[in-house]
Amino acid sequence: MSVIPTIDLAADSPERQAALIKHALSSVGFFAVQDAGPASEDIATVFRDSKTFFGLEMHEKETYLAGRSGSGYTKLLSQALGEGRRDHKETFSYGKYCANTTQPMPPPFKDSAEATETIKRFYQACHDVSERLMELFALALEVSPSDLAGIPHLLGGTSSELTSFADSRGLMSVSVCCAPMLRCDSATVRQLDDVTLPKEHFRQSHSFGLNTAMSLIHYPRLSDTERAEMNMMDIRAGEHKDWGTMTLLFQEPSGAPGLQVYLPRSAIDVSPTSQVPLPVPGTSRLEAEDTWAWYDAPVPPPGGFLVNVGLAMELWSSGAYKATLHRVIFPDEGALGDRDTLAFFVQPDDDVALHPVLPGGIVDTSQKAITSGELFDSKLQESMNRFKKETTDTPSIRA
Ligand SMILES: O=C(O)CCC(=O)C(=O)O
Ligand SMILES: [Fe+2]
Repeated sequence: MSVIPTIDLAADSPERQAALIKHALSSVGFFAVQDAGPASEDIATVFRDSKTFFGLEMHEKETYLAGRSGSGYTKLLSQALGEGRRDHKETFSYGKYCANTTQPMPPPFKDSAEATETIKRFYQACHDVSERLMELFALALEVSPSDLAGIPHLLGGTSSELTSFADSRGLMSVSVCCAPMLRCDSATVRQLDDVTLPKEHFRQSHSFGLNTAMSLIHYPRLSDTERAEMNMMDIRAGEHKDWGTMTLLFQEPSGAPGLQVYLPRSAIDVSPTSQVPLPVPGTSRLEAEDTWAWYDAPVPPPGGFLVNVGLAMELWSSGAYKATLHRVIFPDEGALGDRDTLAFFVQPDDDVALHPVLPGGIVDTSQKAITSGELFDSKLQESMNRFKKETTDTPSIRA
């Protein structure tokens, strides 16, 4: 069993999806999605085309080098998502990519109408499913945390189990906060239009193709010499939290695994893959008595993908949704294969003030809130400062 639950957007009711999302995001900060988003064939084609791009001669890839914005090609070892080490990966980012983008497209995308159409379709499908998820994020915020206490046991359960769980906790008569979950299968509970937070609340702050960026990521296998010289500091992507609303992450089922999430034992109920002696500073969930450890993230079956929230959403949800630390490690000896991933970084428009939504769906506008653009710039500056400690090259970093 994985620490990361799966949500079936095709089969579960919206209310059950919201309840499961609430549980996932308030505990592990990640969930897997099945049967929604881009078509499996399009995902496979974009992976194939991504490999073709990374297989080009370096001088050709360098034609598309990324500038400060991060859009374009970033070479191996020129990013540092975590502290004190550089990432063994190369990326190509379509920053602000949309149908009207002026960003030069590299081969094979520029050479073939099929490749161009496929990546556009892929982008559009990611955007569409992210809009659907943002509506569920708004709906799910109104599910009261105290009413989720029994959900872990119900993650694989049926709607009737969920309803009897609600019955057993006397939830039929409780406040509007519980309405989305309670509506699962019962006609006797409150209507969803009782909820306070409009479902568009998060979605409407993301203009199509404006701040959201898509990255093709390639983690090459190590040569024998590199392997011999590998040390504890080597990593494919250093530990970090993403910065935006959410990230959709596509992994190849046949590729090398390696994604791990850092969690307290209290958030999950399976054994960790490795123990880490000290909690990582800067996380909001430090609990002295809790044991934190790295856990393997799953690679969903073809067509599936992972979703995790970033710091903007953590702030926006007043901490209800957790931005979880994660990293990509080299897999065990003997399995040092390539890893290719596709990441769709959903980012609110720059001028959006991230006023926290309080429990019950009330937006707290009583204080000045940081804007999405300010948060992004401060994280970018932080990474650039961190990177300068490692190298004098110009970094191009986003998470
Ligand atoms: O490629 C992966 O598996 C994870 C990448 C990631 O977390 C990121 O780029 O923010
Ligand atoms: Fe990440």
